[in-house]
Amino acid sequence: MAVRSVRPARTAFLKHVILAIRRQRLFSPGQHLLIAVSGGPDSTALASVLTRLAPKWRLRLTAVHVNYRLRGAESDEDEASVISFCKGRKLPLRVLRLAVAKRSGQSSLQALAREARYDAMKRLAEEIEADRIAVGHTADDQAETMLLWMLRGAGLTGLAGMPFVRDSTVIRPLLAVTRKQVLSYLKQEKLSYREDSSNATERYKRNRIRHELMPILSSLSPKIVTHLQQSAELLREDERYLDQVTREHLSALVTSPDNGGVRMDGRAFALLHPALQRRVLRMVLRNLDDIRRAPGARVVEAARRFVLSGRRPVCVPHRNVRLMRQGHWFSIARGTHSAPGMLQAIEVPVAVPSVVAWAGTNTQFHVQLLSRQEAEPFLRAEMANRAVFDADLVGTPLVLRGWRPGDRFKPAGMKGKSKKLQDLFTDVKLPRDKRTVHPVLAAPDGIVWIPGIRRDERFLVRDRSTRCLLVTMIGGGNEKGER
Ligand SMILES: Nc1ncnc2c1ncn2[C@@H]1O[C@H](COP(=O)(O)OP(=O)(O)OP(=O)(O)O)[C@@H](O)[C@H]1O
Repeated sequence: MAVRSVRPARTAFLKHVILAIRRQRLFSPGQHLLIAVSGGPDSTALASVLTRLAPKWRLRLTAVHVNYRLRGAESDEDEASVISFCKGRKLPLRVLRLAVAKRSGQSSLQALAREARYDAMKRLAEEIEADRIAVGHTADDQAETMLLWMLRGAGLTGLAGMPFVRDSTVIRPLLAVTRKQVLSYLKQEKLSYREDSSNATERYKRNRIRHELMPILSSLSPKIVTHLQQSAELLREDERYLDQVTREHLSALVTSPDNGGVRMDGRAFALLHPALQRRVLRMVLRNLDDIRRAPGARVVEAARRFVLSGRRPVCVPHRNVRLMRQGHWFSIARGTHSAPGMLQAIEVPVAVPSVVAWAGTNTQFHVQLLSRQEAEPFLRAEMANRAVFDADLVGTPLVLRGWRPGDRFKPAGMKGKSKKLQDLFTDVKLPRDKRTVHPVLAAPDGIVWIPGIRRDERFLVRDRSTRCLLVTMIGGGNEKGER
């Protein structure tokens, strides 16, 4: 019996990935890549491949893992497995803890989690000056995504699937290889990975497509995954062209920006082909959306019907968009602002450098454990958005949370007993609506820091401190400086 070496298969896999990187110009030698590692097979293979390419391409790599703690201990095991994978490869890792809570009227928890993840990863990339964020989607993910969209009745935009590059930042180097190829690469490399046991509706549908529909389609067309990926590429080309045409029409229709939205001539709009009318509206609605999620076909159709025939203002069920008519003019703007999925108490990991996002004030907290010597420069130049504490006095769990009635605090540099947080907020004139979303860093023995406002006396670094916790707030907060 012929013995087949594993090397040709591995080489073929790497060749496919490198070809996609070159053809699609995913990154260039010398760039800094942030690799999103969930611990699953795809991103584990991605991290492994990029680590292999790094020396020759002179790449700088940083891994990022997001832990939402949506699956309890299992989420922590995923985090531990990514930490150990990165340690073994000397790959610098940032762990992000994100908490997402669904509110009525919002999209699914999975969709919120994904949005929060991309948002946090983009901010991290900016902070560490990474040129690209690499994610592990494969050709199978592409095929499943297209079929999911097809089931929802999507048009061309949905069927064009996921691009190799999104918003010139997110890259998908594995999009041209199949899951089978990824699994055989992992086997050859003896790399272990984590299986996601989540059974949420979206994942459930995807799993049924993966395990029931795809085998049927493969029996009819063995290369269905590749065919779908190739169709997606062709459709995306069409999509790019139509986008350009739509943008040209849009700029001719829109007269003046109106309250963050647009004002359009309804008579000129009515003369467009219905296909173009839908595209114009989709583009406007998408641009109004912070997350730039494509509105569904029903939403676009409701908006189109209003513009062509409606009288009264309507609220479109897409991120609270409001349509108003004045004569033959109509305006599309955001309705009342809805807060993002609010974060409740989030545990802050202290063992590894980590980032925790606080949606309330659109802020991120970077946490790092330092020796006394390493902390010295930060102690000498303390700033409102940065604080250093004695890590042993702080202890664990360290939590980021909102203000709670009854919270007390002992402000550094202020004589006397502890103070009610409520009174401190009044002293520093923090408006009432801001108090509910302002973050509070709390240890088991009390509040450590009210970022941008005051540090607590009890947790500050002393002469005998050896381990220090450096916490830096990025974005939002109080620009004026600590009082
Ligand atoms: N918790 C996470 N932390 C960091 N990156 C993530 C996380 N979840 C997903 N990603 C990134 O997004 C990509 C797609 O996510 P999705 O949940 O669809 O994963 P998947 O196809 O099951 O991939 P994987 O096998 O890597 O989990 C992943 O390959 C990974 O790069």
